[in-house]
Amino acid sequence: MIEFRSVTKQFPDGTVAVDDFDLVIPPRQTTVLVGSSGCGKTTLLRMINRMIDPSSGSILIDGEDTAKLAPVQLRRRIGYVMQNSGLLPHRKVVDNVATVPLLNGVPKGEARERALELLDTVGLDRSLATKYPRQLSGGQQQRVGVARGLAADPNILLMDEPFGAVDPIVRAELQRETIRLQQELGKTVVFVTHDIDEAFLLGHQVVILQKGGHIAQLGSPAEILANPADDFVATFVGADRGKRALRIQRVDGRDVVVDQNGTPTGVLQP
Ligand SMILES: Nc1ncnc2c1ncn2[C@@H]1O[C@H](COP(=O)(O)OP(=O)(O)OP(=O)(O)O)[C@@H](O)[C@H]1O
Repeated sequence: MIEFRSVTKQFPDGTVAVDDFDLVIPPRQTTVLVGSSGCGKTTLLRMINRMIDPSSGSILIDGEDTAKLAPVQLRRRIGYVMQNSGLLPHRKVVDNVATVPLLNGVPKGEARERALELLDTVGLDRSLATKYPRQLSGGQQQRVGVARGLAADPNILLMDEPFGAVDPIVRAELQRETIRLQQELGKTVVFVTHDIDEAFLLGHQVVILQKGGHIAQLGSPAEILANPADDFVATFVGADRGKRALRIQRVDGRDVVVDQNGTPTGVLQP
């Protein structure tokens, strides 16, 4: 479990990116932070692994205050996947994936073998292991980024707009893979996006944010869709515009999100 307690982040130039933020992120589920640009999503995510330190308040992981943990150690036990994969361009795929285990002292042969297994896990052919990132498609690079995030077998995986730069078809494929991986591996996933459809698809818990990291609404996709907290949320989820007009329909025992034409846009997480 990850817990934010009265967390505020003010940057040196005076910008208050996050103001008195409280949130409990349950274990072994996906929590999605969603909101428009500049509302504080990335700052919140990066405070979990101390890439950014809060100005005040505390963040606890399984009851332990992260301020008391060494940032480097903490980062090595929390997976991090970012937009544009963040792969090292001059290192082969297998070496990119094996980086963190090697830093953690895993012997080279073992780290490579584990990296190859992770390529299987994220649905990549092992023949790609010896290629360089630029020889891969955008979607393949993102999968390598996910494999790298999983390499140290962390309990927590942070994902910052990981599929923002890939085309819609590949994006849908990567979203499905993320759901599968989360279910199979039972990780606590914290996922940042500005796309509400993506948030509803992936999130067990969805946190709709406004500027300053203010929570406009927190709940399951079904709860938010059924009962938007206010006009802001209603507009954000498209409920009052007829544009998306998402609603939930029960099909074969599963909750399916359908748009105004009755076209399914996704299945809600159980
Ligand atoms: N290092 C920094 N110094 C000063 N201000 C910053 C810094 N990093 C972020 N900010 C500001 O803090 C606010 C929140 O930024 P943050 O990157 O967390 O938002 P975001 O919701 O992730 O946005 P985006 O979707 O555009 O990435 C913004 O106003 C941003 O300009």
